[in-house]
Amino acid sequence: EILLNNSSISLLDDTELEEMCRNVIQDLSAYGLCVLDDFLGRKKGEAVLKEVLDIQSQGLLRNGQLVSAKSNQDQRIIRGDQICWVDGKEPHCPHIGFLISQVDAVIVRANRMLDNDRLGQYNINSRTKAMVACYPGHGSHYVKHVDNPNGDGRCITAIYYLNLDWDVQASGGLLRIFPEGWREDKVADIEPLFDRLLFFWSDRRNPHEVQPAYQTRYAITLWYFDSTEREEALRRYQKDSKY
Ligand SMILES: O=C(O)CCC(=O)Nc1cc2ccccc2cn1
Ligand SMILES: [Mn+2]
Repeated sequence: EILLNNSSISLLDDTELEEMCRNVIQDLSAYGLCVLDDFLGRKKGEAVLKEVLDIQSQGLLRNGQLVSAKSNQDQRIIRGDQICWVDGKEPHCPHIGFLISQVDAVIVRANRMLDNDRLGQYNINSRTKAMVACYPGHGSHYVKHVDNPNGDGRCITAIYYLNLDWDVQASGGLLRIFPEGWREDKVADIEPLFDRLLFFWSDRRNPHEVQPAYQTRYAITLWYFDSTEREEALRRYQKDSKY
């Protein structure tokens, strides 16, 4: 668990940052999710991607989702994501650290905005490390799930996508969110496009799945904690929490 630094420096000037945060808060309040495109710009986005590729080529990614080999092997669930956790301060990933600081800057600022405008009455002052994830293709997917179904403190999921020229028709890998409260036949289909940042409430309001991917699909995820819910969860689980 990492405390947010209230003086996270944003690339944006104050007016731009304020405008972006207003947009994030409005969309989260209205839809439970928000998509920001061209978040870092091409150059910086590519620098982050290069560091993720380096992490992968060094074999640092571990199989995230368990594969349950059913009785007969061909029934096995296709291996899901391969992951590793970084805090962004490591010497080999300064640009991932920069990405994290920019997402923190948005969350810190949004959290500080006028009360009636606050992030769904949350008070956010900490987050997890960043989870670097790769879906190796060959149909790897993530079954429908809720990130925080039982009040472990996580209130916002932030996912940064790194996939240049991704074509969902050819490569799949769509993130499909089934927002609670939307009409039964309505879903949010999010393409994992390069330099795209997605925020959504981490709780039961947003069940989601990653549809089978047929190319390697990269993403970096951060989870932000609501201080009250987090304290309560730590008390309940006596600090054996996994983050
Ligand atoms: O890559 C995407 O579009 C989202 C993938 C996704 O939901 N990943 C994910 C990964 C997780 C890993 C550990 C525990 C909970 C987790 C919940 N969600
Ligand atoms: Mn998830």
